[in-house]
Amino acid sequence: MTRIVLFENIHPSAREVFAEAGFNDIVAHASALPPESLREALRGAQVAGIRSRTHLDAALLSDLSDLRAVGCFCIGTNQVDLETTMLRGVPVFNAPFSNTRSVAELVLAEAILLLRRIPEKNARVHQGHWDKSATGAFEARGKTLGVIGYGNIGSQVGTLAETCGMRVVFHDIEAKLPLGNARACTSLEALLAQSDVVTLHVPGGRGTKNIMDAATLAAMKPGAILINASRGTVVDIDALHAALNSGHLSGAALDVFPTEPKNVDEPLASPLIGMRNVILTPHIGGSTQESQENIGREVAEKLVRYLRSGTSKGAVNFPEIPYQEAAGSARILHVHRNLPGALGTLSNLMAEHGLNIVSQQLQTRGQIGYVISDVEGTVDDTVMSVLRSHPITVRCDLV
Ligand SMILES: NC(=O)C1=CN([C@@H]2O[C@H](COP(=O)(O)OP(=O)(O)OC[C@H]3O[C@@H](n4cnc5c(N)ncnc54)[C@H](O)[C@@H]3O)[C@@H](O)[C@H]2O)C=CC1
Ligand SMILES: O=C(O)C(=O)COP(=O)(O)O
Repeated sequence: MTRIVLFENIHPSAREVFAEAGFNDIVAHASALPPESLREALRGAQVAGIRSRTHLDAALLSDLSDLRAVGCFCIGTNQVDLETTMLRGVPVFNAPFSNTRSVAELVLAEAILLLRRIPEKNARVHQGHWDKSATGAFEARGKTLGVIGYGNIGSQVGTLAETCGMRVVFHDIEAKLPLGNARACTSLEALLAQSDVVTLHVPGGRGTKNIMDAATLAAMKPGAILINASRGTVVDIDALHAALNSGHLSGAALDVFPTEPKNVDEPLASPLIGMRNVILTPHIGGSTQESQENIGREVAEKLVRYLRSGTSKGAVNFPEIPYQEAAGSARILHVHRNLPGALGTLSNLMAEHGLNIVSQQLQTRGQIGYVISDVEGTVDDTVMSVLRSHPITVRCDLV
């Protein structure tokens, strides 16, 4: 039996895909779990399905010897120690663009709401004040949107913003094809100096920590707006608080935070709470019915294909081997240390145990190599334990 453990309310479409493929040993948790409960919940699991709040770090992974694959039912994979999973022979899959559009729509909406000071006006009307005024309210048309991180989401935001007549500039650490009339900026400073609205769409991690700090916030245009729906670590919240308090920035929208509450009853702790020109949302940029259903299906399908055929296409941390029809009587998935002669060693071991290799695919990435071998012959426990215990082997499975 293959045990699949899902966390964080993953859409039922995932369970449907698993069940259709004959995987019925599924345990689903509605939320993320604290470290000790998480370790307990994953004991004996072959597959872990998580979203952005479940952290799989090296210490936890070292206790999960049965784990064969991880599914991140989201875009970001910074919550998983990708190096450790790779070195343990565990591929990690995600859904790289199933919620892209959902985030982009929210960001554009927030840009327009903040340009019109709607959060503040909405609160005033609820409090009984009919404060009809055009002061500080602007059209999006003709304003400049600065996109930091022009990947799938950033470029989609730019495309949508152009339909409202915004001028789009972007900054990325890689050369990117500008879509529509968007223009690349030579530096982050050049982007900040000209943008009325700045929106962040970079991955989490060390390379993007505090991109927006006191200095870069000060480099933004007076009265500009900041939107962050990427990762909470990208913005220095105290510095943002100061920039809003001083009136240097006119508004902000944050969907992600350096520390996010673990559940519905835990309040967010942030100095931004109560600020009338700040929109705070509970990390729901990618949370729409459409995106969650698509993500559930997409990631579950990748996991099923891997469990069934060994194909690792789409894995973010692993040598990628595309799908190939099975050719022999059995298929062996072998992850090994990427050393000269490893393929020869593996093939010799198989031949010594009477296995005839019908087809073989090898791919390497960094320190590991991955071989899918279709063989004729009987692959019994003895052969498997020889393959598993050989010094070059990282992990070996029969599918
Ligand atoms: N709020 C939410 O619910 C959601 C948040 N996200 C976050 O959005 C992030 C972006 O998603 P995608 O656009 O799909 O990723 P992507 O990988 O397509 O794009 C990220 C872009 O950022 C660029 N980049 C990396 N470091 C940079 C730096 N220091 N400065 C400038 N550019 C840099 C990359 O070159 C790449 O073009 C995800 O990694 C995830 O953290 C994603 C989905 C939902
Ligand atoms: O897709 C992502 O990276 C997100 O941040 C969305 O995360 P979630 O699935 O809502 O926990």
